[in-house]
Amino acid sequence: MDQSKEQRILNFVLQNAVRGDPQSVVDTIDKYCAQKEWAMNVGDEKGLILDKILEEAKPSTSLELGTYCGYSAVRMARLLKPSARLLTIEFNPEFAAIAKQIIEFAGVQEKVKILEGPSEEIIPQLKKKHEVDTLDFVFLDHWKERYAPDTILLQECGLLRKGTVILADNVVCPGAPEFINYIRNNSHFECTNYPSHLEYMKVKDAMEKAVFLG
Ligand SMILES: CCNc1ncnc2c1ncn2[C@@H]1O[C@H](/C=C/CNC(=O)c2cc(-c3ccc(F)cc3)cc(O)c2O)[C@@H](O)[C@H]1O
Ligand SMILES: [Mg+2]
Repeated sequence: MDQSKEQRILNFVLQNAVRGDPQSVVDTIDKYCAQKEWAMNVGDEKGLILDKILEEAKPSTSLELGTYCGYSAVRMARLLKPSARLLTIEFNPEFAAIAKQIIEFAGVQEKVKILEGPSEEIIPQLKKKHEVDTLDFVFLDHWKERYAPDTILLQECGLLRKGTVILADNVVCPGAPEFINYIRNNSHFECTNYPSHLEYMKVKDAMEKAVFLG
């Protein structure tokens, strides 16, 4: 059977990146997706915004919704302190398997745990099954119409604390209008917009940061 685009990305990483070097894995995926096949990684330009906001937050416990190939998981894990943890949720088993191999090749598997399944099922399990108290940082990059319902679910499950930073990708392209409408009109969140461009393209995009005020 023909290889998937995600398998081609994995093979390119295995053949061109440096094992144990997360920066080389990030750069290699960016090179492949910029020059050979576009893919929906947060990318290098928005990735620098993610890096800065993550470094400011210095999170101990982070959550990502939508692992895909693991690009942003590797990108975030490379900046986390040794004791910090990233939980990343992915419901497509093929993508989860690719991401697992990319995360292991990068050498960040001690900091990253892939939780396979739909976010709406896994989020309610985070406290009891995955020993989470509250989340310090959340990166939203899954189905865009799920950003708002999953943010509400995180609150309902008592997973947000005063100062939790939520960062959402793609609030311009493809867009997440329900999320933007919800979060900007909610007095429990302080929002900041970061204009940028769609990964590997000249198309306008943006990220939105929402700090939970408790
Ligand atoms: C059902 C909700 N729960 C989920 N739980 C767990 N994993 C989920 C979930 N949804 C989706 N996923 C996974 O997240 C990933 C989905 C991401 C969706 N992202 C996009 O659609 C996206 C799309 C674009 C884009 C932009 C312009 C275009 F012309 C075409 C595409 C750019 C991006 O940066 C994107 O993030 C997949 O790996 C999917 O299997
Ligand atoms: Mg995205």
